[in-house]
Amino acid sequence: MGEQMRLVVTGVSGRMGRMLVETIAGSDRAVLTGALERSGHDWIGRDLGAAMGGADSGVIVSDDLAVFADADAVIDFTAPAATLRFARAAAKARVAHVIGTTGMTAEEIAQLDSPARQTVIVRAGNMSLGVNLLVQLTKRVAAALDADYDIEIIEAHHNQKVDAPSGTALMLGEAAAEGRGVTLAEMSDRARDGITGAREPGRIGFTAIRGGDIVGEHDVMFAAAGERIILRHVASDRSVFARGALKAALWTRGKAPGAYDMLDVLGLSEQ
Ligand SMILES: NC(=O)C1=CN([C@@H]2O[C@H](COP(=O)(O)OP(=O)(O)OC[C@H]3O[C@@H](n4cnc5c(N)ncnc54)[C@H](OP(=O)(O)O)[C@@H]3O)[C@@H](O)[C@H]2O)C=CC1
Ligand SMILES: O=C(O)C1=N[C@H](C(=O)O)C[C@H](O)C1
Repeated sequence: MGEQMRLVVTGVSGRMGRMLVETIAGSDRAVLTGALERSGHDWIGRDLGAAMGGADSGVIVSDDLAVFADADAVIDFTAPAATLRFARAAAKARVAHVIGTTGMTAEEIAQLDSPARQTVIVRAGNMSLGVNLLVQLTKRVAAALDADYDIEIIEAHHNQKVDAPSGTALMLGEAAAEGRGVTLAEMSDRARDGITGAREPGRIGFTAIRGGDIVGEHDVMFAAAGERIILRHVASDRSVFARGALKAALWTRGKAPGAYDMLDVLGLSEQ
């Protein structure tokens, strides 16, 4: 076994933050060396293990990005503004940055170009193996079918999710658009209300359901006269995202600076 990868987790008290801490604790290939939370959070200054309701872990929760200096990679599932700040700091410290945060605008994503020239950035709206396979399947099916097949993407998430459509739905929409040889920005249909008129041919529609504790469900529907094809992914446990993020962090070792995604990590880019 090689040297353990030294990892920092941001937003450590969040749903994904906690899941990442547990996933890293279960790995013999990585060790948690830093845990970040927002300034003023009541976990700051406390031992992470105790704050999570267990035994002391030796890692103190901090709001100081100086912890990056002692790490190999940062795993970040927080919010767009925070992620941009972490990206600048990770680039300065030359540590890899694994980004799961969704809801970033095109302008915010473009702000990652400069940090990606200095360090490795892996960003994906969904880190699970299943969804990344679904992305490739969606591209293939969209390429095989003509525009008589209306493409609709339906996603469902828990009632605390703040962004819509989900990052995954947008990944699937991009894949469908690519397969069909169009651009999502021109063809997406994201809001229907009132007298909308008949569906415009060629559009890629999005529907977002929010309720209860749904972890994450995505359907890509290809609907034509007389038949429908539905590709579906259901995440029933957040550990699938955390395992993917850890895989991505381990993968960054020795890679040249640049912007990568989970298809690169999983070796699915050329399929
Ligand atoms: N790519 C993927 O595979 C997945 C992506 N996600 C995405 O990850 C993100 C987080 O999801 P989830 O864990 O459910 O959300 P939570 O709200 O549970 O957690 C977010 C964490 O980030 C912290 N945070 C927010 N803003 C800042 C800031 N400015 N500085 C420091 N910390 C900050 C929050 O702190 P506070 O509570 O104080 O605001 C909180 O601890 C979302 O964008 C979600 O869509 C989620 C699952 C999978
Ligand atoms: O916020 C979530 O929970 C999730 N967010 C990601 C997204 O926006 O697609 C991934 C997953 O579906 C869970």
